[in-house]
Amino acid sequence: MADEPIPAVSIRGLTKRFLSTLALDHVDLTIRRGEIHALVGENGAGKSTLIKTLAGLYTPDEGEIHIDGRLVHPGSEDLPIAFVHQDLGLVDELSIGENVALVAGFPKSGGFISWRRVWSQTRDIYATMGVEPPDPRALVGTLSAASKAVLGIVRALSRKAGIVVLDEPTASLPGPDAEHLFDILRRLRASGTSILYVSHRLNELFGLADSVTVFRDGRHVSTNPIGALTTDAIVRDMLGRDLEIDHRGAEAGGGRPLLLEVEGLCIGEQGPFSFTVGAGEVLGLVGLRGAGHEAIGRTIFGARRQEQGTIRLGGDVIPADLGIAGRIARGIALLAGDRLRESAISGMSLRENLYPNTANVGGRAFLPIRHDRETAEAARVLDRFDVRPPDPSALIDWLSGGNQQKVFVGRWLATGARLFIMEEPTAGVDIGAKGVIHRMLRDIAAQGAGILVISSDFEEVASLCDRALVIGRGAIVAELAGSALTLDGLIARSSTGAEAAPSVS
Ligand SMILES: Nc1ncnc2c1ncn2[C@@H]1O[C@H](COP(=O)(O)OP(=O)(O)OP(=O)(O)O)[C@@H](O)[C@H]1O
Repeated sequence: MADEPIPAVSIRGLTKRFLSTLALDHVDLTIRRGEIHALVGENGAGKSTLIKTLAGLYTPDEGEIHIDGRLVHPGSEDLPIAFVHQDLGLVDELSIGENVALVAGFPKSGGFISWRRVWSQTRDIYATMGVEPPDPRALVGTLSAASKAVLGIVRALSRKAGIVVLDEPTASLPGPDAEHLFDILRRLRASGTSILYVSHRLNELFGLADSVTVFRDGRHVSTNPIGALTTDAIVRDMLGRDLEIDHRGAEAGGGRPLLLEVEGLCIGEQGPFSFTVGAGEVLGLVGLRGAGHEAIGRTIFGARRQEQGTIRLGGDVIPADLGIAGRIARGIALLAGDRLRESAISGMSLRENLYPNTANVGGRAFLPIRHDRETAEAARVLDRFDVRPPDPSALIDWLSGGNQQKVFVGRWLATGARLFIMEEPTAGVDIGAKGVIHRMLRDIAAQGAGILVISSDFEEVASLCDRALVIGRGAIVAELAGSALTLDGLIARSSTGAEAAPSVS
């Protein structure tokens, strides 16, 4: 049709194979100018492969990419696309201004870097985006997750690209902080920028995206305007079936024997925190950035120094100076939120990642490793968690982010611990797998373990936990349980308790 405007991006028949995996199978995708186009799909659907192909990191086996009507070859030419990858690629040891300059360029004066202009360039870029600029001299390592996400976006946009691709920018952002990002994206759209937005949080697409494309197993399944969609319809396309809703056990509240007792715990300026977790209970600790909830889990695990207060597990006091190994031996497990840095054993197989310690599969340390037994057990865990590929000999590095997360959760559940501290257990995990992980956590709790979910995903806490404590300004500001534990309740209590006006800058 002659009058049809030329799309910003037109992808036709894109195909990418990795050995036996067909990660993209002749997919088509059209992104119009000035639209927010959401791309969703289960873990392993091919979303990241598409983004990495656009970024020129992978060369497609077949297919064509047109930008503004022109056939392009990513990787061999500079394209007007800005990428915000899941791993934001920021350098913690450098200042905000230097991180911006790594992408935007270091302004020079008389052949030397002009630091005055490095700082003012950063302030200007933030201001154009309508975001209150932080001190450009501050080290990135001191920023919260939300501020880093904003910086990642601000920095990418400093290239003034007409197309922006964001890969799960809200995976570890609390709802109110994510809203600030959405404002930035809406402003960009209004200025004519086209946005490809990958997310597993389907609810956030309503009110943000204009159209939604669903991939399944490397194939394009559907593209629809958001107005024609419901969450259920998106999920049906993603899974190829209806979702089994995993309802939380009704028996919230008391009557359980105490498993964990925390009394007067102080961490730096934060605290004192006092609370309990019953055997069989799933307790959520939620909060906005800087609220201190993550530090509590890390202190119980021994990864942070326990300065004051008492921690009891099963009635026994855990000595304050007991290290991580001693705490693991007593039955405390921690799933770290930063899974790539703290959980993955790169270059090793799924079996080795599941069983880094042979004692986990009914063996004893120092006995020869029983590969056959581990392989059989690993295959069972991979199958139970619907990990793709379910092959114990596959390298962890080959798996999509969400499938890696399922392996790490499986690893800890296999240790037979009594208390599981789970930081953001389903960040980056698709909605089908989220249900599987939640069910596994509930099963483990039903067998008498206690679960402490440290999360900024309020929806997850509302649906998974029996009870939740809202942490704000270094103290417990609210406790919600049973029918009072709802998404709205959590948002209301956290925004009044933690930071009166949450800000991302
Ligand atoms: N470098 C690689 N080597 C081998 N296989 C790969 C590689 N990268 C991706 N794959 C495989 O390609 C498929 C698509 O993966 P991709 O990372 O694109 O999925 P995704 O939709 O981004 O998933 P997630 O939501 O979990 O991030 C998966 O089966 C994955 O295991």
